Amino acid sequence: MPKKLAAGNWKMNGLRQALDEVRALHDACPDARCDIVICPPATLIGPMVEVSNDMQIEVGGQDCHANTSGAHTGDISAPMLADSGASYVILGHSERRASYGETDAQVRAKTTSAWNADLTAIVCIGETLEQWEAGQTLDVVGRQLQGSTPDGATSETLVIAYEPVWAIGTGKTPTLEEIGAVHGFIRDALVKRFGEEGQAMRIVYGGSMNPKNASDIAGIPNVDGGLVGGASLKASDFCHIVKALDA
Ligand SMILES: O=C[C@H](O)COP(=O)(O)O
Repeated sequence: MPKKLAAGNWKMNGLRQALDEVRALHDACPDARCDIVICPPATLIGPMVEVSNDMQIEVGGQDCHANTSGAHTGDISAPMLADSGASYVILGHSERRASYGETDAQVRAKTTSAWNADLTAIVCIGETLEQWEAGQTLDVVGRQLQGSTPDGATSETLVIAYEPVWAIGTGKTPTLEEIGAVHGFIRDALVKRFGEEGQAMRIVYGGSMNPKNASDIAGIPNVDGGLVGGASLKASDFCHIVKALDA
């Protein structure tokens, strides 16, 4: 079974003072067995790497450009993330797909760039409320999975995050059975495409995961961790989730 992953996505939250939460997380969960990664805003990546240097906490970006450098004002490349000390990058988050029109092909190109910089890509897929209500979840997830991931993925280089868009930041989640069905579907697709590596690849759930529901979600087959937004901002909440994943 893959080692579980607790990934925190701080989104556009956090000034320098928020680094205290990283120290607090380490103090609260000093012996965590799962992998922990926090993806802060780009401004905090370097400082967070320094703070977490002697902790079992890795740092990730929230996006990268597909190119390594060039005239792309406001963007950050994968080598820049790696140069700042990041080891992961979230790609294709639904907020970027919605706000910037990111396509599967663009996410796939970014993933290749991330791999070239030795970053592990956390590629996000998930259906909208309309698609969920229309019963299109597996079609959408299958299409995004195929389109957003390059060939040659390994369990070291790729993490899939299943995030139903309608569950993000809303306090709503699919039922445990529904999550299990989608994760099982993703596992089958990964094994079909990547063989043994697909079996070892981590599939994490994201969307209103919190200290109350974390244990139940962590116990679902093929749920290998969480991509946590709001509940990753407070060390005490995130530590609860880490402990649920460790149990
Ligand atoms: O990347 C994280 C997800 O968008 C989940 O966010 P949330 O935990 O605030 O619902």
